Amino acid sequence: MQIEASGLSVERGGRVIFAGLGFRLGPGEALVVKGPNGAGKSTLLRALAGLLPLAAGQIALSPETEARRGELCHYIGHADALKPALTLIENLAFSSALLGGQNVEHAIGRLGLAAVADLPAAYLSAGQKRRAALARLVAVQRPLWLLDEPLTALDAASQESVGELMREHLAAGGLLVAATHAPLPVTARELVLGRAA
Ligand SMILES: Nc1ncnc2c1ncn2[C@@H]1O[C@H](COP(=O)(O)OP(=O)(O)OP(=O)(O)O)[C@@H](O)[C@H]1O
Repeated sequence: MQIEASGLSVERGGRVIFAGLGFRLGPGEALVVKGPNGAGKSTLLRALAGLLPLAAGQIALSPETEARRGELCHYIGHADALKPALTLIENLAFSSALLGGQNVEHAIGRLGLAAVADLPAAYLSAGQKRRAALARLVAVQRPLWLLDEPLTALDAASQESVGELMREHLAAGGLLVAATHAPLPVTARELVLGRAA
């Protein structure tokens, strides 16, 4: 799959957050979105996921498919999207069923969460919650990963595990766009957004 974005402009609260932005990613390619707080990194990811409307520009996926963009991507934002009263495995089983995946136990294992799978999500540490959110990447196969600060709260070993997942995804022809202030453990092109007004 390939994604091409051109002339992207997004407005929020009546303000232009960015304009004239574009990039192209082919199979196995990654893009790191950088820039200061408020520059529009999360806004760009949400627009790519189809969660924010474009004021101008186009986002094209090829080859063309019947599937909508939201069905081809994983968007993992700042919030970990876990129900606190459900156990980790219940949370993942729910999101996996919703998104059409099946590999819940495998995903929990890959993210090193087996020991806490039966704990309510409310009891998980910040890094465990982040890993639980990222486990969806494994539970449900999707070609385009849109990740907002994926390494936040992760210790060195977990960062390495997530780096390995990213490299496997790219080696399999997947695409990755990540907003991050920290170095990403994969080879990636850079898109630097300007200073916030
Ligand atoms: N719901 C909203 N309504 C209006 N403006 C918003 C809204 N959400 C964000 N913004 C504004 O959009 C701009 C870009 O925010 P965004 O969250 O995309 O920045 P960012 O580059 O991801 O920042 P950070 O590095 O702090 O995560 C900011 O000026 C912010 O105040």
